[in-house]
Amino acid sequence: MRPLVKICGLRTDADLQSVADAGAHYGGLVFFPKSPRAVDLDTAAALRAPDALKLVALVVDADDALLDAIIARIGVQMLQLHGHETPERVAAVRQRYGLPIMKAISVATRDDLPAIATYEAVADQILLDAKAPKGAILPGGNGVAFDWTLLQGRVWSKPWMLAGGLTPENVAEGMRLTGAAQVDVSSGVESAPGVKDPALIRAFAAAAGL
Ligand SMILES: O=C(O)c1ccccc1N[C@@H]1O[C@H](COP(=O)(O)O)[C@@H](O)[C@H]1O
Repeated sequence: MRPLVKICGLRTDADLQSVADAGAHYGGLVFFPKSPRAVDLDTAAALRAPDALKLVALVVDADDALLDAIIARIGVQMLQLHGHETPERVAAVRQRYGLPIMKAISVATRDDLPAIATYEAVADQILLDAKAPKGAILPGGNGVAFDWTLLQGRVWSKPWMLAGGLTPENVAEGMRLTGAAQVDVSSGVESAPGVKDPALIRAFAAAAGL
């Protein structure tokens, strides 16, 4: 089956077009002001996404006011919750907006894996990212990978996406080792923090099997 690729941290119409041209399924918009990839509501609302691209709003412990504004102003097809949202909060957000929810889970060791089943019960998709390095400003988007062998042999009850430190060079190996059918990348397709590189986006999509 054709893999699904998400490219996160898009800020311009040109970014969106590059991602769609590369055949990616999802484009991510980061609503987290501390990120070099952050977009504000006005910028995001002015973006024009190609029809084929599904937009994912990435938020970190967002309150209802921010989520209300995103849903009201931007045509997003999925919410990516990338903070410390509890299972109850995930369920509440899903109920309030009626959109698919992808819950990010940070992984460093085997001890982090039980959270997957907990969130599979309330989210539509799971995203596995590396735990942020100590002192990092961002909870994700740090270009750090985790030990992919931790996921080997796992039986999943919901669709899931592999993320964290993926690049055009390592994405095929990550998919092979984990069996991931969906992958997400942000910093690995940038020429500088927050600046997407169309050639790297094409290379990533091709290496992922598109
Ligand atoms: O991309 C960001 O700036 C970001 C900010 C806050 C939370 C998550 C963020 N990105 C997500 O992190 C992972 C991994 O990114 P990377 O490829 O290692 O740079 C990915 O899911 C992004 O969506």
